[in-house]
Amino acid sequence: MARLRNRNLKIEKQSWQPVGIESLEDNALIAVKAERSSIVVAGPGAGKTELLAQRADYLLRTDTSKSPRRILAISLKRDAAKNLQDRVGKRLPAELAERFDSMTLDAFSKNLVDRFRLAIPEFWRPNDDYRIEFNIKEERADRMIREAAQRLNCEPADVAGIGPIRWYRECFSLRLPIDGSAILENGSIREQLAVSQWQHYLHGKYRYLNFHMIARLAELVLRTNPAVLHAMRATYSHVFLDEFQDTTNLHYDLLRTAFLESDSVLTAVGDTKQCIMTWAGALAGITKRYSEEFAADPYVLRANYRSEPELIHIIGSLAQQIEPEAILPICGRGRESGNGQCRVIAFSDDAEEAIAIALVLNELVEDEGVEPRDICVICRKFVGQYSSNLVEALQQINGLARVRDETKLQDLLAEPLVELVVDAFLVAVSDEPQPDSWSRLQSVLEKTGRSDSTQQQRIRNKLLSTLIDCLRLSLPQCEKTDDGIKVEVNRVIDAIGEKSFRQSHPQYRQGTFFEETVSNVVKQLGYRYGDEPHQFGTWTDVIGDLLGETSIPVMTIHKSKGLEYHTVIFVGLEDAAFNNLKDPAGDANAFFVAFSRAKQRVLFTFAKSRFRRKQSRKNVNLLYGWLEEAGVGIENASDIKFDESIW
Ligand SMILES: Nc1ncnc2c1ncn2[C@@H]1O[C@H](COP(=O)(O)OP(=O)(O)OP(=O)(O)O)[C@@H](O)[C@H]1O
Repeated sequence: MARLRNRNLKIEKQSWQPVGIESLEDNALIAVKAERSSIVVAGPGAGKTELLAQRADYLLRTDTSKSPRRILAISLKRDAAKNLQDRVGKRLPAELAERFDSMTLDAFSKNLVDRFRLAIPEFWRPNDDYRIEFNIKEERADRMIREAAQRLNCEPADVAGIGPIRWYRECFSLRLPIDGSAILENGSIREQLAVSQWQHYLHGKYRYLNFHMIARLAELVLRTNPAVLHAMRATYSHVFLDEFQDTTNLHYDLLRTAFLESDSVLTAVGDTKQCIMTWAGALAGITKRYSEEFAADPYVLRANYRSEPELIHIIGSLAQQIEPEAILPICGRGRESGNGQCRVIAFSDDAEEAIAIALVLNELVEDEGVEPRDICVICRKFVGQYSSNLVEALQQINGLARVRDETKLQDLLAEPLVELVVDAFLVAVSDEPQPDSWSRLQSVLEKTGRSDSTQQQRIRNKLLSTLIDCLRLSLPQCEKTDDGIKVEVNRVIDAIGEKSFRQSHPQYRQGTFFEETVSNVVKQLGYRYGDEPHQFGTWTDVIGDLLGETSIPVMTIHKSKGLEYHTVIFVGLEDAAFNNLKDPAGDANAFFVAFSRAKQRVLFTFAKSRFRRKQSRKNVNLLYGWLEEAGVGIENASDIKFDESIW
């Protein structure tokens, strides 16, 4: 049935047109239709992610990705993966969009490990109840290195004096040999320590795995199981690699084992100037290596569709500071000038700065009518501290604008389980129709169901309507406690079917992540629903607040990657935030990423005293110099009236 419907939807290659946009620049169009593997290199706002969405459209509509084969899109961040899935889902009919799998590299790896755990050689096989360790702190890594040394009866100094965090990372950089015991016997001390640490994680008391380990295990699964490798290659006719510049050594190993010398066609997109993962081992020269090994054709894009011409000019100038050979971008909308502005303002201290930013934010929201979600406050570190200063300042001026620390919620909101609950609640409580939420709910049911016959579809619609009717009655009477809210969340999960939902989402198949996500979303809803002054009485407001519709996000540069905003306010262009400028591939690129998120305006701030400490601009002077060369000088806050528009 699916095949028949797809055949009806098929169009000829020459009749295909870009969907949802007017046109693509020439090279982008060639890359969309390319028959061989390729690497698309382009600056910020060039439409790299958009190009992937268009390519998915082209490959599926023209049946170039022959049904039932699928497209795999790999991103590094959960929200980026979701964003791409949403773009494709919105444009293609469900029968075609269903053949597009957008996921993070971590999810791709975990899926392989969980499905084929028993095919992993025993020495490396994790238990099925392993837990995930997300971050590691310096002290804990230090303790681990000592314990590992103790297990091997040697001194921590024997690991040649590298810092604990670097040691921890190096433990997992090892490409796993099938038989690890040989290393334990004959490897160098460093290798023995690494394998001992692996064994401690796999078979020790805690049974933790981190995502470096999971990527290594996934690579081992594919390398040692020809049938699994063959099945995966047969499934995916095309593979997309987003933000390719941030690919690490161990991720590249996995991709190589998975697809090198297969018939899968790869499309990588990236911008070396936006590489901000060198600290996590992003591979230098990755683009060149990939181009050679996969015989990928290079395509360079020049347009910038995001920013106003004035900002594009600065972006071009900064790009050439980072890479002298960088090609200058041109405005994708064909304009020579517009309303772009960039300002750099120095304050005497962070209190004065917070009030000024609060006034600027308020002016934008209240007087100019910019949507809070279209503004972003970026800081390099300590998002909590920076946002608390701003919250206070916004309270003092008593305006409409509100900010919130986005770092905590961004990943949670990108979780399919949270999206499911929010969509169901939203459809149930909203006075307006919610077509996007409704169609996402339908596709969840479709994905979790076994057949797509018309009769099944009718049953699914009925089931969904029953759930929504139930929620309409129960949500307004829901007890204002976490327990009460949990009943409602479970109502949604039960209606969809917990087992099949978990099965169709690799991240929930194993371990306690599903339960943790349920408890997190309950907590977040509970925090918002109630009679306390910071809480809301209606579910529409609760959901709106959870989605952050009414507040301005504050986030790190890392979290801002791939996103775009009308105005970007970068707080603290100071040495304390940028201390690695000797590493041009690190902080300078981060600065470039932050700047290039803006469509219309960018404001950088400097506070001579922050958190009661004197701040300097010695290291960061390089960046001030770059801005000056691009025509942006530093202004003194005392010369500016912040109670009027500064733009
Ligand atoms: N061909 C096009 N025509 C019109 N608008 C486009 C086109 N391509 C992309 N855009 C728009 O330009 C903006 C930037 O696109 P996109 O996010 O895909 O760029 P990117 O290259 O991935 O950016 P970055 O690397 O900076 O994150 C988006 O708002 C997108 O909708």
